[in-house]
Amino acid sequence: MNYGFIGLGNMATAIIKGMAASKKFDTNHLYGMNRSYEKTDELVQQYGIQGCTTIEELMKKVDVVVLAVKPQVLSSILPTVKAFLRKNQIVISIAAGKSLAYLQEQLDGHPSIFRVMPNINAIIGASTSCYSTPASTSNAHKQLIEEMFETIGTIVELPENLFSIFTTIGCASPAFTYLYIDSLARAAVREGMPKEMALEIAASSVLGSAKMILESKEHPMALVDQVCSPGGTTIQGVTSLQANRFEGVIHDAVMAVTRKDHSLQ
Ligand SMILES: NC(=O)C1=CN([C@@H]2O[C@H](COP(=O)(O)OP(=O)(O)OC[C@H]3O[C@@H](n4cnc5c(N)ncnc54)[C@H](O)[C@@H]3O)[C@@H](O)[C@H]2O)C=CC1
Ligand SMILES: O=C(O)[C@@H]1CCC=N1
Repeated sequence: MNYGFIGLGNMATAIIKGMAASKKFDTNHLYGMNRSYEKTDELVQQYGIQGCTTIEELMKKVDVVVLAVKPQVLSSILPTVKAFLRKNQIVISIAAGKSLAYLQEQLDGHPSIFRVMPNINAIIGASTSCYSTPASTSNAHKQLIEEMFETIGTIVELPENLFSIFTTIGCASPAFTYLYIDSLARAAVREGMPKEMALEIAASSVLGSAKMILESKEHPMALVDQVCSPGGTTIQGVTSLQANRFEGVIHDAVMAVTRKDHSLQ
């Protein structure tokens, strides 16, 4: 089975890295093409993938094609993808916002079109990904998607109506979390701690807190109460965050991302 990537930016590079590192995929069977050949050449040199210079060349060689260009670019490549699409080829789009219905319409109702939404933590094999398929999809196709994307982290199947909010809380949210960690560290710098040390402490504490939520099964607010000693220090910070609309600010950000995602359809 040959796998091809159109658009070799951050995400395709992360997926190729994960597939290349796993024992399940042979890089002789991974193909890539990018608008500028430099990026293709980097991946040829680094992972031993097969470089293509045109969509036509790639489409003729692969069984699975991953559309990994920006959503705004997708409509300009789909006519060429359609022109060379064979009946048994599998199309996977990772573009934000572009629905299965849109992709099916652009590709003349091609039967095997799927959406996957990974996140940037794929680069270190820690993506939280989801996928969505048309109702009639076979288990073999689902297994193929899961095997590909398990090489970069975890993946769950979701109904497509939850794709947009998944994109926000699963795939845009790493940017929020990086911002939060940097804010904690920057506050420590104000108190005299070196930035590098502060980042390591803040990131490690966020990692531990995330594990606590996943493993303890406690309600997050019960955990908040466990940190806040009566008359203690933490409650001062928690009430300060609440007075500054912490939850409201997060909701506003989530809604802003989700609105933009809807506008891409
Ligand atoms: N960056 C992220 O955290 C995530 C991105 N996505 C989705 O993944 C897709 C790719 O995103 P990134 O990798 O971040 O973008 P990127 O900008 O890093 O990569 C896109 C690549 O496509 C290439 N390209 C542009 N026009 C082309 C054309 N006509 N033919 C061939 N290649 C072309 C660009 O040169 C670039 O290398 C987007 O649709 C995005 O919505 C999904 C989940 C997370
Ligand atoms: O910002 C974006 O459009 C992409 C989609 C999810 C994460 N990054």
